[in-house]
Amino acid sequence: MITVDKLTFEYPGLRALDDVSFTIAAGSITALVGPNGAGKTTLLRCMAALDQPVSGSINIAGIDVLEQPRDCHRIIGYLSDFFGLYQRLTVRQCLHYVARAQGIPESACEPAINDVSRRLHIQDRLENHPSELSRGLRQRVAIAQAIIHKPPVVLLDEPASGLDPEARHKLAELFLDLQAQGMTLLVSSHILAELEAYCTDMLVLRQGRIVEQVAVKAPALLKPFNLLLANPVENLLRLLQSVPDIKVLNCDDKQQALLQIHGDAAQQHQLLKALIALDLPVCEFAPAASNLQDTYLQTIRQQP
Ligand SMILES: Nc1ncnc2c1ncn2[C@@H]1O[C@H](COP(=O)(O)OP(=O)(O)OP(=O)(O)O)[C@@H](O)[C@H]1O
Repeated sequence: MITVDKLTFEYPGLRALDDVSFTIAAGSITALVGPNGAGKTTLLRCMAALDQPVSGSINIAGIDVLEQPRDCHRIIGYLSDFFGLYQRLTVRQCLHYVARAQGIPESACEPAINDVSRRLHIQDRLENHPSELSRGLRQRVAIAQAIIHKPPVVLLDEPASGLDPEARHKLAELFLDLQAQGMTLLVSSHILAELEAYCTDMLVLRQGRIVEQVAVKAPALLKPFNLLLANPVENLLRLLQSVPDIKVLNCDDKQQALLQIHGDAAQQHQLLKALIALDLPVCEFAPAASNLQDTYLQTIRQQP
C-alpha cells in the first residue's frame, strides 16, 4: 500500500531523513515513534507531498507522491501536528470548505458532511465555531477535515497530544473504526500506551533513520510463554525438551523457563496438560509480557 524507498531529506545544514526505506501493508495501523527530533514530522510531510526530499521515492496506493503531488492529496488524509481551523467559520462551513477543496461536488457535500460528522460524533457541533469547542472536539473536527473525502490512507501527526485519557480512548476507537472501513493509518505519537491499543505495526525512527519495523499484533503463531514452577525440579530442561511443539528459549534454573509455543488457545491447553502430566508443579503458564513500550525502549537503547 505504501512504499518509501531510500528517502533523504535535508534542512539547510541538517539531514533530517537519511536513506529511509519501509513498506506498509493495506489495512494496517502503523505507529510512527521515535525521540524528539527523530524526523517523524518531516517524514509525514514528505509522504503528504508537502515537503520535497533530496532523493528517494514514495509510492502510495500506486501513486508516485513526488511526481503526482496533487493526486496524492486526493488519496491521503493528513492531520498536521499543529493543525489550524478557521475560527470565523462554523464547523459545518469548515467541513464544507475542505470538501469543495477536495473536489467533492456541491451536491455531494452535505451527505459527506453528515457522514463524517456522524463518524466523528460531532453532529451536534456543526453550527458551533471552533473556538467554542474543547481541544478534543477541535481535534475531531480536524480529523473530520482530513478524512471527509474518504481517503484510503490517513497520516496523523501527534493526534493525541493534549487530549485527556477519555478523549484519547475515543480516538483509539475511532482509528479502529477507520481501519474497519478499510483505511490504512500511519500515526505518530509519543503516547505508546495508547498506540498499543490499536496499532498493528510499529516503525521506529531515530536520528533520521529507521531503526526498527515490527509487527505489534502479528497473528502470533509463535508465542513466548513464561513457565514458573512452585518448587525446583531436577532435569527441568530435559523434561521440557521431551514435550512436542514446545521450544525452550531459556531455562536457566530449575524453577522457571521461557518457552516458545505454536498455535491457538486449544493448543496451549494441550501443552499445559502435557506439562502437568509430567508432574511439573506449574504455578504460572502465561504469555510473556512484551508491550509496545518495552519493544520501543529496547530498540532505542540498543542504538549507539
Ligand atoms: N523547518 C526546519 N528547519 C530546520 N530544521 C528543522 C526544521 N523542522 C525540523 N527541523 C529539524 O529536523 C529534525 C527532525 O525534526 P522533526 O520535526 O521531523 O522531528 P520529530 O521526530 O517530528 O520531532 P518531535 O517528536 O519533537 O515532534 C530535528 O532535528 C529538527 O530540529
